[in-house]
Formats: sequence, structure tokens, C-alpha cells
Amino acid sequence: MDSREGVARADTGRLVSRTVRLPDASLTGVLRTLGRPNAVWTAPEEPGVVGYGAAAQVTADGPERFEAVRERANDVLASPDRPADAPAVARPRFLGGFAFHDGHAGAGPWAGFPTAAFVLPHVQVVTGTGETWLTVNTHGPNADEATVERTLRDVTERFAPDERGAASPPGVVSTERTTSRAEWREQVTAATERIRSGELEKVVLAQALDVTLAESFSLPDAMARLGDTYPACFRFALRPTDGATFFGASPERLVTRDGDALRTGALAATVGRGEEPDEDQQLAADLRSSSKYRHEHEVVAERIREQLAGVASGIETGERRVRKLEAVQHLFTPITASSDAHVLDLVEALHPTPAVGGLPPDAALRVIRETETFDRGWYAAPVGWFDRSGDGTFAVALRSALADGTHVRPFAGAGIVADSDPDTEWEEVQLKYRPVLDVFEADGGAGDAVTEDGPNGGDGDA
Ligand SMILES: C=C(O[C@H]1C=CC=C(C(=O)O)[C@@H]1O)C(=O)O
Repeated sequence: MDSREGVARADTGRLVSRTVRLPDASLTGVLRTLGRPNAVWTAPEEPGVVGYGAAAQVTADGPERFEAVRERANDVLASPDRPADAPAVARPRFLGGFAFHDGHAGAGPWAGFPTAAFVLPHVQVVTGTGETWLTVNTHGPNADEATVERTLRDVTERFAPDERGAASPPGVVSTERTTSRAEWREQVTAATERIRSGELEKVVLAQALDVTLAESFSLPDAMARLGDTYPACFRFALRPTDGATFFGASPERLVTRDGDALRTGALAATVGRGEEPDEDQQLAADLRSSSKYRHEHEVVAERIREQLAGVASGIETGERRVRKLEAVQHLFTPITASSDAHVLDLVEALHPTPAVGGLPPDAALRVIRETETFDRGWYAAPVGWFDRSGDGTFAVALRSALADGTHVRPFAGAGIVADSDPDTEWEEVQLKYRPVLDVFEADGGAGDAVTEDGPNGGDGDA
């Protein structure tokens, strides 16, 4: 994909979209019958979306990447040829994501992942609302209804959803670390010294693993397992080019815009889960009462409100609570507001929150670049979808990994403040690898009783 030529302008192309209803199928059923997708998105209270091929792709580089994606995508979506009575849930959507840093190289394991890459799928299937819809999109100077109708017929004919659950996990052959425990101690100690010297207030440092699987990565199995264990998380898989797949089950909503309603929140500060209910409650109580955790969390909530101030009004902060996931519990504060800004403008205003960057942002990004010995790529960056009206949802790509054949690279990090202890942070990071590792390890947690409560749309608390 070329960053400037990915998309035909509106005056050189038109977008033709047609939708038909398919037999109802689960997300996994769709993945098993239609093969390897380019984009998968599923979020609480939203339909699952699976995208194959590209009616249009937009890519962009540098600090202007959010605006560039919005403008190029708007050109494509400007005046779709689409029947007025087509169901809203099946409308054409761009799916994709951004790199964490604007100077992203897209090299090494991240080859094939530009600084920003979004796809308007040629074949788009939405599921999970009790109905399954197929939308076929074509864009370009020669886009015509006959081609779209033909693809609709082809896909409908071969659509035979296979609703088998996940196969047994492939098993892990070996695991290597990008950052040894000794290196981590040094990194965290140096960061806390810089924080105490007043250079910055908080920084999120991360690391990665190189995992070799006994058998090749299976996306349907991975999504099925993550769906069982993390139903209230944002589950995604993105493959912008023919190479690796970036996937995960993130608990963190960066932002949703739905009409004028904006929804975000602060998710920061972490403890593990207890073996027994008493121990679990004690850990949650420690999380609530500790001044270290409260500070680590509050700086995030406060900064998000500041970040929103220029793009939203009526900012309201809900009650701070504990959000329990399979392996960890976090402090979470919901934040709502009103905004008529395009969701990509909101993403630009919010990324990176201090839950993945730090404070002040520039100093934190400098410390991250100077400290981390691996490439974050799209880890901890915005991934999600948007439509023609600027509605959309973006998650922060946490609890995520890059997968290619038998190689998987999971990422995890932790917020460092003045009194952070390197060993405690190390343990926390190991817990944050669990969602990805449990997908692959033979004795993993997938299929265990779901311990994640979440009626509140991915922001559910315990
Ligand atoms: C950076 C990660 O988590 C962030 C989100 C929630 C809690 C966090 C923490 O307690 O440090 C992190 O800020 C990660 O999962 O890799």
C-alpha cells in the first residue's frame, strides 16, 4: 500500500454497496466458512464485523495521519450508491488502526503494518445481533452493480457456517523475552529516578515475548477462545497486507462516538486476581485504597478530561470502580461527553492516554523511545472502525500480539510512577500476557468459567 495512492478520489471513483441477509452465524462460524480475513472487530454492545479484501485502502504517515485517513476515507464514502432501505448495521465501515509512534518504521516483525492503515472491505459480514448481513462494496471508476451482485451471489452460495468451538490449543514450544528481568529492573529503576528528579510524572514501559507454537496460528480458534474468556473486551484482528495478523482482547475503550454521544474512560492501575474470593476482595480493596494506585489512575483520568476539552463538551466523570478480568483487576473511571467531532479527531486528541504513554506526554514518549529495546508497532495504539458519519469505536490495542505462522509476539506494559517497585511491575506485566498466552498454552485458561463481569459494555466492573 502506498501512503498517497491508496485511494481513488471521489471524482475518479464511486462506491457501490449492496447488502443481503445470510443465515445467522457466530463470528467464529463466519471465520471458519469464509477463510482468512483482513479485519475482524467485535466489541461489547456492537455487532461483530469481519472484512475480506479491499474495496478501498487508506494509509498515512506522520503526525497528520489521523486527519489524512479521515480525508481520504471521506472521499471514498462521500456519496455511496446504496439502497436507502439497506440496514444501518450493515453500512460500509472502514476498519484498521495506527502505530503507537508517529515515526513508526513498519519494519522487522511490523513489516506490512504502515503508520496508519484502514480498509473498506470488499466483503463485509456483520454478526452478533441475532442477524447476519453480508455487504459487498466496490469502489473505483469502474465500480458497477453487476460485479457487486455477482460477489453477493458467490459468497451467499459458499456460506456454510461451521459452528465448531475452538480446537485444543496448539501448545508452546519455546518463549524468549525481549527484556530480561535484570534489564527490566534497570529500566524501571532509571525511570523512577527520572520521575523523582522531576523530569516526568509517569511513564508506561512495556516488553514483548517471542513465542514459538507447536502448530500454526489459527485465527478462528484464537477468536473463539478470546470470545469465551473475554466477552466484554474489544476483540480484534488486523492484517493490513498479506503478512502477519495483529490481534488481541483489549479491556480499554479509547473512545466511541455514536451520534453526539462520546464514551471513554480511564483504565489504569492493576493488581492480580486472588485464588479465593477473600483474597480477591482483599486485592481489590488494596487497589482502591493504595495512594500509589490511586495516583497512577487519577493522572490518567485527569489528563483524559484535559485531552477531551478541545473536542467535546459536557464532560462527565462517573464513579471510580474495580474492573475484574480473568488474570488482573484494574481501576476504571467511566467518562462521557458530547461531541460532533469525527471519531478520528477524538482518537487524535486522546492518543496516547497516560495509560499507555505517560505524563507529560512528550517527556514520556522520549523515555519510552530511549528505554524500550523492542518496537511497539501497533501495540498500545488505536484500533477500531468508523463510518461515513464519523461514528465509530476505537480500543487501545492492549493484551495483544503479532502472529505469523508458528511465531507469536505478545506485548505487555505497566505504568511506572515515583514509588513503583520493579519486581511488582514485572509480575504485573507477566499477568498481562495471559490473555494471549492462554490462547496457545495447552493448560491455558480459555474455556474456564468467565470471571469477567461486564453488563456495562466493555467497561463493566466487578
Ligand atoms: C499497558 C498496559 O496496560 C495499561 C492499561 C491498564 C492498566 C495499566 C497499568 O496498571 O499499568 C496500563 O496502564 C498493558 O496491558 O500492556
